[in-house]
Amino acid sequence: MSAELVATAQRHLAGISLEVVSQGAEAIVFTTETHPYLKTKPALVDNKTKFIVKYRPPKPYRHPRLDSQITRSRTASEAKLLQKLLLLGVDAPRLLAMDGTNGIIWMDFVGFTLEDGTVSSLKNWLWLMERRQEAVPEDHAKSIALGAVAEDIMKRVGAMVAQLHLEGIVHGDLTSSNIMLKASKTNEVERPTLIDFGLSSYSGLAEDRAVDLYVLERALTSTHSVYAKEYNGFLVAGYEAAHKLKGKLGAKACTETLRRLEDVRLRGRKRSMLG
Ligand SMILES: Nc1ncnc2c1ncn2[C@@H]1O[C@H](COP(=O)(O)OP(=O)(O)OP(=O)(O)O)[C@@H](O)[C@H]1O
Repeated sequence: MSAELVATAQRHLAGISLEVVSQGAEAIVFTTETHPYLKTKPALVDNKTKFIVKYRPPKPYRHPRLDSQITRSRTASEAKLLQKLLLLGVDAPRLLAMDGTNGIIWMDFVGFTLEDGTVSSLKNWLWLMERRQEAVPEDHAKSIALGAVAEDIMKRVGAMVAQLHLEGIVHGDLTSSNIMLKASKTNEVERPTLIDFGLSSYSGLAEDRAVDLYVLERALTSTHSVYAKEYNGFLVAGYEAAHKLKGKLGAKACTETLRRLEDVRLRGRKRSMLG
């Protein structure tokens, strides 16, 4: 973690207490209890007010003028997309504020703390479910119940991705870490929510939609190898069901995407065989 980059972010956000959540290739993500402009504290997560600040630091290897243009444009495009998703009713964090010049976006914190202390990404939640499942091998009824919960969530994830695709948007980095689960008031998992739209774009191409699905499929295979086949099956089932609700056009788009997914998988297999 670069202390210097954190200090730069802190300079842009003077007087605001920031806690680092992650440092990725593109951005440093912080949580804060301070809302960018409201005096009241409305967004409660785990009984605490929490917001996300995503900061894209300058890249020293780029020409400063070009760098500032790229930062401004990526920040604005992610912010615009969050705003668009809100209007479309796709589950994603609500945009609160944006400072394009300094590469800063504020948004709602989504998710909650799971009982093992991890954040409720789909990845962490599935791991938790798997551990629970493995802890009750002889309890058939319990095992079936856990399986049903995972099936329901994976189908909802499929339906959520379908909703995004039906709006002509591809996520661009669909992994099980970029899907968070929100909790109901009783802390039961209620629904999945997408995050990280830094690589998202508008596309009407079946190829782009198929790559989105393939990236998620691969992420599930590498992080949940034992159950990945089932998860991926539920994912596609949810994806198909959501398309069918949109009539003939939806069904056609879905068939095209899934056909293309077969090609993308084949290309992926060939590539891994060739090393
Ligand atoms: N709105 C949010 N609510 C809760 N947690 C979030 C939110 N946005 C980001 N995070 C957390 O911060 C992490 C990194 O966020 P994000 O993926 O947007 O940044 P990134 O720099 O693009 O990361 P990477 O390069 O690893 O993909 C997420 O995995 C998640 O744990």
